[in-house]
Amino acid sequence: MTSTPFLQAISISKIYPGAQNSGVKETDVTINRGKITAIIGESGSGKSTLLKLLYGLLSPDTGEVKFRGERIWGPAEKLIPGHDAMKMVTQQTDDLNLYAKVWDNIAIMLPHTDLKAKQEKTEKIMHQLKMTSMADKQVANLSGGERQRVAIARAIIVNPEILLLDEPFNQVDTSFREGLQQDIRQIVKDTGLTVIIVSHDPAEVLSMADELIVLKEGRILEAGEPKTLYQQPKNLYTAKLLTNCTVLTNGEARTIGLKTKSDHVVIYPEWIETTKSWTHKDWEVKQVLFKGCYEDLLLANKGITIRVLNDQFGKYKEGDKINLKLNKWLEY
Ligand SMILES: Nc1ncnc2c1ncn2[C@@H]1O[C@H](COP(=O)(O)OP(=O)(O)OP(=O)(O)O)[C@@H](O)[C@H]1O
Repeated sequence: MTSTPFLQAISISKIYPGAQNSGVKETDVTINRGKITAIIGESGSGKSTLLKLLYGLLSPDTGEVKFRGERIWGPAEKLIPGHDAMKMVTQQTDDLNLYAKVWDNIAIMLPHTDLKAKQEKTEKIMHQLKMTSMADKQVANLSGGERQRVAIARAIIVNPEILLLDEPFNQVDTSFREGLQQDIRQIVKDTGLTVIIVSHDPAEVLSMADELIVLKEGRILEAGEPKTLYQQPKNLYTAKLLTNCTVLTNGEARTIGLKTKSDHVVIYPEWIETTKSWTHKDWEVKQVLFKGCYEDLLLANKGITIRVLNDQFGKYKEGDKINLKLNKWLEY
């Protein structure tokens, strides 16, 4: 017996009028319950369109979206599109009441019938998202990132089964961002919430998601677990999305001694060993970029530049002649 998929899009497409290469081309998507699925792709690849189709905010030109086997109606068929079990948070936080306190903005999402439950639940969500100190602040006085956190709390407090997030952390600064990602992961673990997130940030999707969907020009190029997609991407496009790697043409790869028949060779910065001690010192250190817990070295040889991750601080300086060994590379 096959079980009904949790959320499923069947042959959905949406081409915006007058813009032939826009939107999403016929696509099937299955979203698993209690998992975080991240939709990634370059700008304009259709990420937001796909999210809106899954949510029911856009009506598909073809196909349908089903939640637990039940059709999600779009705006063409239903006054308030979507499904009650879903909540979406976007970069816009327009629906916040600027003149009310953070607490009230969150508590108002709950019914006014059981005040004790309302109080306890609001406290709990504010605690879970580490927002307790913001409770009495007026939303008008909050930063963009703080408002995004309020919007996320408002969405989660009503216990949706699916939370859809469209670049929800883009205004949250790095230190809070990681904390918020961990908090959401914890909520997913504790409650079985299903999250679908659109993000540009490779570090975010790799650490947060259980499943990645890679979109290119409105179509799914590949999908899978972050670790697999990172280590063995089937496409050059995916590798470039997930890491700041070096991409060499066949000619360039041959110039530095790689015997390959493929059009492209991809080298991740952590797959390269460097040393000053081997006899051939063909590579010149062009730049040393301090990145906090590591350095980025830009090395040049015969007009080819390679990016290398180095955790031996101060070992190399600009102008040094060194050698390198490639431990792994991918061919496309
Ligand atoms: N309302 C619209 N009318 C016409 N074209 C649109 C409309 N909305 C989006 N598009 C086009 O459809 C394509 C996909 O847009 P979408 O916003 O889904 O991409 P995205 O991957 O989310 O992009 P970004 O990362 O830049 O937000 C783009 O080429 C975009 O220009």
